[in-house]
Amino acid sequence: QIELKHGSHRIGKRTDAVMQKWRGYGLGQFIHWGLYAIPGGEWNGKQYNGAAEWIRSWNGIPKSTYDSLIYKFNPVNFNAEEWAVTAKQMGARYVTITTKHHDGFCLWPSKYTRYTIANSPWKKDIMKPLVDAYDKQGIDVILYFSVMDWNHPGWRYDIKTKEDSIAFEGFKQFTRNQLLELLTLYPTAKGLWFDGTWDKSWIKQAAFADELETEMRKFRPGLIIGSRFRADENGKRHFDSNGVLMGDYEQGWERKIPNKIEDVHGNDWDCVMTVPENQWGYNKAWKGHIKTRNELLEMTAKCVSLGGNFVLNFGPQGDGAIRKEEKQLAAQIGDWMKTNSEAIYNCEYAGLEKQDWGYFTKKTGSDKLYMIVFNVPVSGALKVKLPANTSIGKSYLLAQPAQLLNAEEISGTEYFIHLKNTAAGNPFVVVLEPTAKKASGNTYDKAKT
Ligand SMILES: Cc1ccc([C@@H]2N[C@@H](C)[C@@H](O)[C@H]2O)cc1
Repeated sequence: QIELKHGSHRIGKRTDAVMQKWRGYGLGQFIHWGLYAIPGGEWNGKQYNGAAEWIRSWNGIPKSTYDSLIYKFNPVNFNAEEWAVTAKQMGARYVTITTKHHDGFCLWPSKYTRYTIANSPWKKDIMKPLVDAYDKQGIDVILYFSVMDWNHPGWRYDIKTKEDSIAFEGFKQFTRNQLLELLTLYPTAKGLWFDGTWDKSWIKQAAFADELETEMRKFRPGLIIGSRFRADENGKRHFDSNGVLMGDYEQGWERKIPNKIEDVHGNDWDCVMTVPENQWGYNKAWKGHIKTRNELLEMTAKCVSLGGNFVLNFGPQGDGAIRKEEKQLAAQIGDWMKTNSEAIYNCEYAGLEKQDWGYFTKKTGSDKLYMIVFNVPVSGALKVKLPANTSIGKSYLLAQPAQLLNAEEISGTEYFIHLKNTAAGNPFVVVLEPTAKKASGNTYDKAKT
């Protein structure tokens, strides 16, 4: 154990109601929207090869030209209600929205900089209608905030000179002011999702960031902050110098999903995922692999089966409309969730051996098990291994609970669930209601070798 002043301040998961609700969300939506949605990954007919929200870093556009996009931001088709209803139909239970991305453009009328929506043709606050619309749909709001701010004169990638440190002191106060401003203006927000915290300049602010995190938690009791906000005094991020998780959940699963329960180290976590390979902001020309509904459902099931949540990103267009591909995906996912969300919401890691047909989840606070099936075996029989003292009370398709399935006991702990119909065109859910197992007294279970 290394003596730490600015390491993690908690061992183990939070047990309060706000975090317990977060733990059970299952499915969320990410929204990346800002000036970068106007060029949409293209400038003067040339494509930017990186992620569209990073187009300012491309030498294909002068920085000042990008920065003057503020004078073009007038999303006449923006409709907060429509976005929130789309998310509701998808079955999202929380949403993370970019208040300010790396370019420093604020979607709220911050008083600490001129580079905000208030000085765009649109003029009006974007965040308030969004927070209200999602709250109305019963979808909890998390505010994304990039510490790295390319627009602010005090931003530095590292602190090398006296001038740097004076400039960065001003930047730190600006950051604190904006965060307290966001918490004041949008009091129903349940958390802050930090990004842009990997540069040396911020990593060197262990004490400041630790004090700021404490101040924000006091300002908004129950506030949820992930592991990406701050580093400990040794520069350790996400996990402190003793390997203990910083913040309330692991925030490293960006565009990647853990493979086994050991990978999540007993922590809360969520995976944030793009529909194309790597585009968060709107990109006119989606290139490469675009994930399908079934892939995204499998990612959702896999995340929940390993105790996490899956957060799918939407990148609305510069005019404020959500692109048709994302609307279609939201509807397709929502259609499946209508029948099957019981296996996703308020579920957790079931503790059973992974099988090839798909993923187990377990209803939190109950013994009910769900088998989310993506790969029907040619035998039509789904293998299940249960703990020794458990057997299968009954099993049935979630979509047809009256039709019991035959659960054949193979040995003391193994069963085959025999499907009646193996021509499944869609992922489906089998429910297992386990019961305590009477001692079988069968002494020949284990072969003598
Ligand atoms: C290398 C890299 C830096 C920043 C990111 C940002 N994090 C995502 C959540 C998006 O905001 C992306 O711009 C992604 C990759």
